[in-house]
Amino acid sequence: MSNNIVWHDYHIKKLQRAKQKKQKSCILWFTGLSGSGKSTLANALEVKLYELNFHTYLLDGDNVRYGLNKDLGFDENSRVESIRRIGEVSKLFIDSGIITLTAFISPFIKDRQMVRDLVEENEFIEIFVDTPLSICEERDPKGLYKRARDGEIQEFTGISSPYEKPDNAEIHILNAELTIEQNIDKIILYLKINGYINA
Ligand SMILES: Nc1ncnc2c1ncn2[C@@H]1O[C@H](COP(=O)(O)OS(=O)(=O)O)[C@@H](OP(=O)(O)O)[C@H]1O
Ligand SMILES: Nc1ncnc2c1ncn2[C@@H]1O[C@H](COP(=O)(O)OP(=O)(O)O)[C@@H](O)[C@H]1O
Repeated sequence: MSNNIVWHDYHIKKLQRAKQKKQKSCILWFTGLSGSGKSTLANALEVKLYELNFHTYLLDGDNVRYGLNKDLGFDENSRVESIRRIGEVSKLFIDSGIITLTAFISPFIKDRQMVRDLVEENEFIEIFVDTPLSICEERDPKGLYKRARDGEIQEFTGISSPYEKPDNAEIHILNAELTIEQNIDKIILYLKINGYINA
């Protein structure tokens, strides 16, 4: 890294930006298998927060791979680089005072920990969308599990590439057992109890 780079402090700080929006900025980091329900939950939560007048932005795996991450595949190095970029982008959103939602498989514990370490304590809220592989495979909305089983897609998470479950996620969602509405209520309650949004 170059030594000729000097950090400039901004006059307006993160806390001022967040206070103006009447919220505490954070990353709501959804992690789970393909088809576990990350995008559905993150979208439904963003709608709810929008209706409550909070300021949010959603970064979703598939969509980010159309732009920022269009040069990356699904080999281990690419997945690590993808999460590094998302972590840095999320940190910028936190600095802007926004409640950021991310929906990436993010299969590796050390990469999720890397993002946690990138931001301040209490700014990283890990949400484990815990849906058994058998149910994800049954849902298979994009037909990807079938293609992975048929050997058409290599290194598919859960089939031919690992998914490392979180040990201590702040929020544990049993998405095969509860409805989307019940799960959203659980996350909203967490945000209220912990002072991210007004009760
Ligand atoms: N090999 C392989 N493994 C897993 N997923 C694959 C693969 N190839 C394509 N897809 C599609 O890409 C979506 C996951 O992208 P992510 O950026 O979230 O994955 S990761 O965090 O880099 O593991 C994932 O979307 P979701 O189903 O929404 O999770 C898949 O639709
Ligand atoms: N709580 C739930 N109950 C029933 N079906 C769900 C639930 N959550 C998500 N789904 C369904 O599961 C499928 C996969 O959800 P999706 O959000 O695309 O997962 P991911 O983003 O993790 O790949 C979708 O068809 C969605 O409608």
